[in-house]
Amino acid sequence: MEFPVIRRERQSVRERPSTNGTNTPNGEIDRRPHTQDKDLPGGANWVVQKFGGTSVGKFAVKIAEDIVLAGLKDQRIAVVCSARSTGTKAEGTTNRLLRAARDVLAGSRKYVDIVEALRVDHVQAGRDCIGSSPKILQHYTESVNAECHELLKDLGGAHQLEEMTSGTMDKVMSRGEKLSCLYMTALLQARGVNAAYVDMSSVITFPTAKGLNDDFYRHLAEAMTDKILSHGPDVVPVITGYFGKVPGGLLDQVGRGYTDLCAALVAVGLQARELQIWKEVDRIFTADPRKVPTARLLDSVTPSEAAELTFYGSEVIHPFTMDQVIRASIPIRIKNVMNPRHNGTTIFPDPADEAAAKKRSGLFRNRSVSNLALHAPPKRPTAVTIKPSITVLNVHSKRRTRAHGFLMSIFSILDKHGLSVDLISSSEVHVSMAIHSESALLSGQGEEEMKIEDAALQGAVDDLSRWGDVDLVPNMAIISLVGRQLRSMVGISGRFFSTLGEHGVNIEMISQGASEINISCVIEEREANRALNVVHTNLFTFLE
Ligand SMILES: Nc1ncnc2c1ncn2[C@@H]1O[C@H](COP(=O)(O)OP(=O)(O)O)[C@@H](O)[C@H]1O
Ligand SMILES: N[C@@H](CC(=O)OP(=O)(O)O)C(=O)O
Repeated sequence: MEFPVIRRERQSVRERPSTNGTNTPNGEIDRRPHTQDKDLPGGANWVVQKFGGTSVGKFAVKIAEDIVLAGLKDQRIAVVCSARSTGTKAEGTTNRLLRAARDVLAGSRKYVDIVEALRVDHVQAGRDCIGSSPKILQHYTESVNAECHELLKDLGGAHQLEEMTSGTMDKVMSRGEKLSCLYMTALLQARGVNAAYVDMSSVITFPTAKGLNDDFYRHLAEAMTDKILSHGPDVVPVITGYFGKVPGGLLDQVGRGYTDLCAALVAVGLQARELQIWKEVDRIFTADPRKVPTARLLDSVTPSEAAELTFYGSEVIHPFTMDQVIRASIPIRIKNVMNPRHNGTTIFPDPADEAAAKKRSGLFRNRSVSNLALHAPPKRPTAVTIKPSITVLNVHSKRRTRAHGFLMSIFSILDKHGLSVDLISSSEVHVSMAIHSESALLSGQGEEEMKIEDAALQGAVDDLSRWGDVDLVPNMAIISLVGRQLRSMVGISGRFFSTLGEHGVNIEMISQGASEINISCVIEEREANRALNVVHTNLFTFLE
């Protein structure tokens, strides 16, 4: 991939040494000495490495030895960690903490067992990997015990008050990243690295009245940088990906995967050479490699493709991350902890997209000229993805023509109950909306026995019933075709839908055209994996 020259006063991305100082973006080994730029924070050439929860949970020693320690030869490294997951993310520390908080709300004391299990798990992980350094291990174990003690106190307090504010929820969640970073710090120290634990949970001390706007992010990046640099010139900071008292709550305002955003802000603040997001998979694929054995690796994707993929079920990177880093011209690289020497997938804007954006001067767009002419001949979609756990909510208006304000009322009702819509499709008197939820919204099997379990959904259904007949279709999934070239692939929608139809996959609703780079539809969840493979086989391979 050709990278544009990104900053006059600094090296172009192409010229910069890459991951661990071993490979350049072109693949050749780069052993040039690295210049120290005195104007950069810390006077050094920083790379920010963010490690996902499953990576820290399963490959901590590899991260410490083969990635951080090995990489320190050529560059300064700032490590950002998410909470550990030793199996899947669904069973990981963050999910267990959120379950503990929900148990408190339900009046149960199961949270005590959850905290104890987390404590034992982290202490044992330390014994397994830090055992040869008794002093470091002892300090680590004491810190884990202290964190878990505080966690129990917070949960116990909420249990007594029978209240769980978004602030307490965030605080509970923050323990996951704290435990993970204490572990990673100890692991690095035991291998001779001058690592320092950097807790970002109280980094927000500046006024935040205006919410999560550019000013807020700028202040936050500066505050994070100050905190990191206060640990001294030669340390390897190990930074909690949790970053504190965001107005409105981190979970509500930023959502899961917030550690990517933390890493992005650290990269912006330190003016890093590169932001690396390390995962358990070999880069980004054309489809989830766990579900589609023939999925192929992608060398690069654009920020919008990465955002669409993440939103629609393929966890690539938190969508808020890109804006910050791309604006600062810092390249993002998705890398695999099991294959550190590989270049990974880069996330960088497509120069053709940028040129097209520049050409569009105003409100109007003539698609056939601006897009078709500017783009290379049609090629292939970039990836296909599935978002499970979808319920479709249908509202059929009682009136024969759409009353003024029909859609507005529907959206205000959803807003009142805190429900957000992933896909929408509407006709004159009918609206279908796809709603995603990690926890079950409905229970029961047959149409007769089913009932709503979620208070927000129940409230919304009651209010919406005033506008018309409401029905719910559970156990659905969204399948999305994503790609920057979709807009110039004449007939691609037809092929997508007919491929599904020819293989007997029933389509419940369709959304096309809202985003130029995404075509989505809702199908039954039990068909999701088959549909994914069918679409991948028919729309990706025959286009070779
Ligand atoms: N198109 C895709 N490319 C790569 N991974 C994908 C894709 N779609 C879904 N995935 C899944 O996303 C997950 C991301 O990697 P993982 O290391 O588990 O995340 P984290 O870093 O958050 O712990 C993997 O489980 C992988 O199977
Ligand atoms: N631990 C948090 C934040 C995060 O970023 O996770 P991960 O990097 O493992 O996707 C979560 O589970 O959402």
